[in-house]
Amino acid sequence: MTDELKRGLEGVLVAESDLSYVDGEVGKLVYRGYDIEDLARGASYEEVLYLLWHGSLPTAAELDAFAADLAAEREVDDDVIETVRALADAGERPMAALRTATSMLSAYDDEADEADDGEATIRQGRRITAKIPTVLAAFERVRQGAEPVAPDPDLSHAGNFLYMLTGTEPDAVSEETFDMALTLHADHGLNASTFTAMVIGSTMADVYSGVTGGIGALSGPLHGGANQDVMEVLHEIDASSKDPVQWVKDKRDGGGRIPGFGHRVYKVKDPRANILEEKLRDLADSSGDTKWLDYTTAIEEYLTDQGLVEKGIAPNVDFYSGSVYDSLGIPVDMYTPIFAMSRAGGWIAHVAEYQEDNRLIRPRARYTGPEDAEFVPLDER
Ligand SMILES: CC(=O)SCCNC(=O)CCNC(=O)[C@H](O)C(C)(C)COP(=O)(O)OP(=O)(O)OC[C@H]1O[C@@H](n2cnc3c(N)ncnc32)[C@H](O)[C@@H]1OP(=O)(O)O
Ligand SMILES: O=C([O-])CC(=O)C(=O)O
Repeated sequence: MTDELKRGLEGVLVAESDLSYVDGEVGKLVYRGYDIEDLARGASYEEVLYLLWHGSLPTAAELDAFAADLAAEREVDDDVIETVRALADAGERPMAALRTATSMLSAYDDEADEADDGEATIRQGRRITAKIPTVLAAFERVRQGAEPVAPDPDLSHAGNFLYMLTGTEPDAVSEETFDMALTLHADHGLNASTFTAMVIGSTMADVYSGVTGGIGALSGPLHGGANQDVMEVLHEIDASSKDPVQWVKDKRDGGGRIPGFGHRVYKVKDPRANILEEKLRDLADSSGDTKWLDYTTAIEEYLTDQGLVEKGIAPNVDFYSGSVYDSLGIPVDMYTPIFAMSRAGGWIAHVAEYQEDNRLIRPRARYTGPEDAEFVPLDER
């Protein structure tokens, strides 16, 4: 047993996985050997889910059957929708509403307390993955004073979500853009939320518990919550009419961190940030609205000049994603829930993979508290 302390578990190997690999030195991400760039440009989110959950890219026939099975699970019980309605009316944050609703979904899955192997986890995971967009879209519709829109099984996972959110079928560019974002966020090794789901899964708890825990972990500003923070910064800059570079200077002078920069594994720019930046550039070119692109690139250029990027604090996936979602008309506080909607696929894949050769995850802390404290009864203290 080693007594070496690894703060934040940095670099600690806890499992073997075939699912995804991150090379933080060169900025490379693969899912089961396939480069993220190829998948983002060439595969749908459904193909990526199949790849993660079943081990290989599907044939056309396999994909049709898989997508149909997934789409068939989109409906959510009325009780859950009513809870979502109550949470929206009470002004709950969307990420917290999603966490509550995901936990509640288990009550309507007869298999939920029987999961004791990877296959059961994937079966339940398929239902969770199919239902999360329905929950999220219903929440947003209620918040807007509109009625939830029922899912359309004939639309893709990405297209159906945008349809349920707006009540209108998305155009091809919006659907393709959103689908690409889902693919980019689907998996990323043992990040904090995936590890959370795995720890829960390692107790052989059901996968609803794991996904609920994953949502909680993802919500924090050091993790998935950063995509919302980046967009809030861009709005703050815009509202103050401040030069974006001045905003960053002030923030750094005050000792603050720049959201969307830095990563535990990447020491260079995140490959997903490159892909999203290029997508944002395309969208800005076609709309003529370059504001967010101008702000983000100005910030990145300034921090590069300041040597931050050279020190390994470079743009991560959250830096450009919000600007892309903005072009789709998605509200800022839905960005992290959308991340969860995609990452759920990865959480489920990792839980299922780990459970195939499960061992309870249980690290330890170095005890630094007092020793031999003399107990004094309550009435004598
Ligand atoms: C999907 C994702 O989860 S991607 C990450 C999303 N999170 C963010 O964008 C939030 C901003 N980024 C951060 O807070 C961090 O970079 C993290 C949490 C992502 C990674 O952190 P860690 O690997 O634990 O690095 P740590 O917190 O130890 O920071 C190392 C050094 O870099 C600095 N640093 C890290 N990120 C930033 C940043 N965004 N802005 C300015 N400085 C930073 C720290 O201040 C620290 O400097 P010091 O050594 O002089 O004290
Ligand atoms: O890997 C990490 O630490 C953070 C993460 O989830 C990602 O970058 O997608």
